[in-house]
Amino acid sequence: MGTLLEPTTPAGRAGLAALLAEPRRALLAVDFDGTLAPIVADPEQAVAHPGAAAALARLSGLVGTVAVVTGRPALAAVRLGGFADAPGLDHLVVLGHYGAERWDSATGQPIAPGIHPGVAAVRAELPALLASLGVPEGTVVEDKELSLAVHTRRTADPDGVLARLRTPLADLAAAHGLAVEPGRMVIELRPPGVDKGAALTSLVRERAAGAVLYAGDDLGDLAAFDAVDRLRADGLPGLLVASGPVTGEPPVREVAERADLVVPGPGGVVELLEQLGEELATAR
Ligand SMILES: O=P(O)(O)OC[C@H]1O[C@H](O[C@H]2O[C@H](CO)[C@@H](O)[C@H](O)[C@H]2O)[C@H](O)[C@@H](O)[C@@H]1O
Repeated sequence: MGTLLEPTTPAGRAGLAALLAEPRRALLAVDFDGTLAPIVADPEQAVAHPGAAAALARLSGLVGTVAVVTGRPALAAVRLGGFADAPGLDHLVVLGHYGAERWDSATGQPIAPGIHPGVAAVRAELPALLASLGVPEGTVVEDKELSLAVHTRRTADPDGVLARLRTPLADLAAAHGLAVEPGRMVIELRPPGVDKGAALTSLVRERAAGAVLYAGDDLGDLAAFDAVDRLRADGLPGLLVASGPVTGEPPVREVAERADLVVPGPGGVVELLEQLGEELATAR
């Protein structure tokens, strides 16, 4: 593969230039599912691309901050990514549950908020609601303790079932004070008040970052894209990367359209991270 470090927008080029000029002040954040880990039918079977942890480890010795920002519980991403015991990955931050939860490799302990009372109510009511809607085989509820996700990928008509579920799940979430987070063949019901954009901005401020790179693939990443746009408007250079599809599933158009750089799926993201690591190591 040739170089992937070629943003197509002026803002993206400025973001990359700032990152390369002062890597120790840069913050590099990547989403997990669809960005570091290929999309698979069963969420429990998702694993990071084989080169992901090594690429992040190399970068963690070269840039100021390396973070994973995910809708997963932080510990699930750490486990599925193989991040806890990856050689050299000593300074990783994982922001789980769309930023509500934080895990640092320095401590190995997640810091999580209390459980929103609406989650217990939704957990109790969801089976009856799904039964009343006659959802087909393959509709699966993922219980993430702090939130719940209804997946349709394993049904015969994932898009159709998702469309049928949209309003009833939004009503259920609203009835219990939860927010709805739509994604790739999934609708999540989760506590409001935080998103990937707020989480990313707060980490950028905490680390006094001088440049930011964010890579994502799904609707939940758009809040982080918005945050990078706002940071850029305030003078902080940034680079937005979209992980494009590789399985025939159409890309999440809004993400690809807003990115400075589109790469082919997690393989492309890892290749990009490796190329960045190589470039930074050579420039030292
Ligand atoms: O923020 P992310 O790291 O992208 O996590 C978002 C959700 O990803 C997972 O679901 C997605 O990936 C599954 C495994 O490849 C796939 O089967 C599903 O269709 C996708 O929506 C995960 O299961 C959710 O909990 C995450 O919130």
